[in-house]
Amino acid sequence: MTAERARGGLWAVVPAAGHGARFGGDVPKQYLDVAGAPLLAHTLRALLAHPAVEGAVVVLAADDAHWPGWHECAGKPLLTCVGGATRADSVLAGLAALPESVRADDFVLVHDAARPNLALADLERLLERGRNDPVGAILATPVRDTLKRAGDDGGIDATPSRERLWRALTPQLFRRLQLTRALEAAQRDGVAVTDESMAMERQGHRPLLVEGSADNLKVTTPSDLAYFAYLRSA
Ligand SMILES: Nc1ccn([C@@H]2O[C@H](COP(=O)(O)OP(=O)(O)OP(=O)(O)O)[C@@H](O)[C@H]2O)c(=O)n1
Ligand SMILES: C[C@](O)(CO)[C@H](O)COP(=O)(O)O
Repeated sequence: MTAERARGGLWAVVPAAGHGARFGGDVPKQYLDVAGAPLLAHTLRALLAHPAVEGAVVVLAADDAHWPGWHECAGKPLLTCVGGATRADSVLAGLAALPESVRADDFVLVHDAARPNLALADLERLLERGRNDPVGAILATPVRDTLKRAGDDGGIDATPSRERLWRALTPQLFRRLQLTRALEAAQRDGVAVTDESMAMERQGHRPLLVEGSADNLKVTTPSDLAYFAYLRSA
């Protein structure tokens, strides 16, 4: 691979086909307004702000009634496709919908629609280190709180060590075909992977952990949305 190709354009897959059961409400959280724009717009702007990111495939629910029909963001193309019942289904659909110009061994970013607060410096760090790794990399942040394992009665069963524990974030950066095969293998095995790295680890890979900001939050509940709105207002 030439140096130019290695540093060439990257595409992203943005899984946005969830229904926000934990968030509640009638409007899927990715379409709720914060600081004058839908959450998904904040996510896409942050992702496409990096000059190396060429475009994104946004994966929508089959019954999505809120997609505004955007064709571009930050002057870069947006494509859409229909996702599936699981995150892995949606990411696989997004990988299949990438332009033909994205080759099998090209790196691809996967970034949650529900993570609107991606910092450019974190994305740059992920690309700089991840594109020099044989497998790829994920943004993550070290666990800084003491962890507790809850018992059925709500009492504390254990205090597991937080030593060397990190919280996985997104974007996650992997090669298109390798990730596709890893996700397909997890599906064949009936394993519900909660992120792309888990599928790659099942194949024996050890993706790089690249530290990112704990403020790269995933909007899961209304309090997360309120926190993001505060961050945008600060
Ligand atoms: N079948 C699915 C499930 C989730 N997602 C996406 O994966 C990201 C992270 O998932 P999560 O925060 O769990 O979103 P939801 O699945 O919508 O939330 P919930 O689990 O509360 O229903 C979100 O951008 C969501 O839209 C997806 O594209 N397809
Ligand atoms: C991919 C992810 O954001 C990494 O932490 C997380 O696993 C998504 O989990 P969810 O339950 O689908 O929100």
